[in-house]
Order: sequence, then structure tokens, then C-alpha cells
Amino acid sequence: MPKDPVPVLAAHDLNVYYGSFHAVSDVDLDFGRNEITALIGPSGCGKSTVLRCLNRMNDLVSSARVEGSVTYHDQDIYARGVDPIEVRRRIGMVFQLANPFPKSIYDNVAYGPRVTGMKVPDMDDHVEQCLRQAALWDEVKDKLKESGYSLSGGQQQRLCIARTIATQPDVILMDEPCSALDPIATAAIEDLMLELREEYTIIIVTHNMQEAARVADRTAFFTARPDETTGNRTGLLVEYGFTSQIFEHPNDPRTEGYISGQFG
Ligand SMILES: Nc1ncnc2c1ncn2[C@@H]1O[C@H](COP(=O)(O)OP(=O)(O)OP(=O)(O)O)[C@@H](O)[C@H]1O
Repeated sequence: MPKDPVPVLAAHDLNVYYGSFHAVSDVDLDFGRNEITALIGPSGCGKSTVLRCLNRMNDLVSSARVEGSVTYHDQDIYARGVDPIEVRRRIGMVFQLANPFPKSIYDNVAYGPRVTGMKVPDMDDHVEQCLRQAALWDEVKDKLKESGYSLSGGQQQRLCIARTIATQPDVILMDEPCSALDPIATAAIEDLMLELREEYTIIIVTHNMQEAARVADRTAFFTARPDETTGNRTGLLVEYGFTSQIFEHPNDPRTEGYISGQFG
């Protein structure tokens, strides 16, 4: 793996506000192609906020204001004229709680290509390939017309991953995708992430440090600093590097304190 990431996606001088509250300050991060990057840190340090900025999901929060830049293949996704729907097609997202649509398994996967008008020569084949990539095909191939809700939590999360890859993104953002799952379902999703890394760039927010250590090539550690006058806690990036370096030889005492469980 190269010392510096070969960036597909990069955040520079990223500052995020909710109304007058400064939630995240001055984040600079390059996300490497075909790598898994974990964002870790104590609750409220802005990990999910940063993640949501990476595909303009924060546009949907009316009080949110984003400053700085996020570039995808060197194009600023916040530039005038950029279509946020297209951004989210290319930079897909999987959420903490599996959220299949109230539709059949087949239609959950076919939905994105249909609504975005993607040219798909053979939808049956496309749905099958996406479900195979999400390691779900063998479990659902005989019940494609059944509701997505009929699946277990772990299967629903894999269905959501199949739905995300159906619109052919090259980056997948995952916000604590395993936090609601049992260890077996978690292991299945983690194995899947490692397989998907061959084709996709993955950025994951996780509270589970073992999970970051198991799957992530690089890890970014965030913390929150209280403002002296208001007491409001603003998130900031402390340290970013290879996961082994962050966990075994952190450069910053704040990282070391968090990793060793002294605070956070
Ligand atoms: N929609 C919102 N409106 C107002 N404030 C928000 C909103 N979303 C997040 N915040 C605030 O921004 C800060 C960062 O929140 P964020 O959820 O990004 O942190 P996090 O590190 O992902 O936390 P956690 O690990 O608990 O999920 C927190 O103070 C939070 O209360």
C-alpha cells in the first residue's frame, strides 16, 4: 500500500456548522482508492458529520453549513452546478440501522437503477450480480419477491449494501454498519467489506476499535475540544495514518489515551 493514499475522495479545510454551533473544525483527509478508512473517536467528535459531508448528505439537514472543499476525482462536489443526487449515486451510503425499502428484495436492488434512469441491459442479471457481490444471493435467490423486511438484521444490512452498489458507485460510506448486529452477522459484514475493497473505496465510522483494527487500512482519530467561552465541543482530526501505526504507535497522546481506554 502506498505511504500516502491515492485519493479518490479528499476533504480540505472542512468546517461544519449546525446553525451557529461549530461542529467540526479544519479537517484535512485524503481517502485512498481501494482502501478501507475508519473514522474513530469519542461520541460527538463529528465522525458522522464528516462522513455525511463526503456525499452531501448534510444538505438534507437544513441547519447544516459546510465550508472548505470535498473533492471526488479532483472535482469539488460542492461546486455550483453539481447535482447532489448524482454525487450520492457515485458515493453511496449504508446506515447504522438497516433500512430496506418496504418492497421486495428484488425491487430494493432494482430501485436505484430504475429511479436514476441507469441503462441496465438485463435487470435480472444486474440484481443477481449485486446480491452476489453483497454475499446475499445464495440466501435469497429463491425468494426474490418476498419483502426485504422478511430478512434477518444482518441480511437486511447486506441487502442495503446490494442496493447501494446497484447504482455503481465507486465509494461506499458506512455509518456504524454493524453496531446493531450480533457477532456472526458483524463478521459477515466485515468479511464483505474486505471483499468489496477490491472494487470500491470504503469509509466507515465505527465505535468498535477491534472492528477498525480488523478491517481498516488507515484510521483517522477524531476528538472534540470545548470552546473556552461557550463550552461547546468542536470536533477535530487528531491523527491519521496506517491503522497499525495508529493502534500500535500513536503519535499523539490523545490518540493513545483513547486507544488504551483512558478516556472517550
Ligand atoms: N442534525 C444536527 N443538528 C444539530 N446538531 C447536530 C446534528 N447532527 C449532529 N449534531 C451535533 O454535532 C456534533 C457532532 O455529531 P456527530 O453525530 O457527527 O458526532 P459523532 O462523532 O458521529 O457521534 P456519535 O459517535 O455519538 O455518533 C454533536 O455535538 C452533535 O450533537
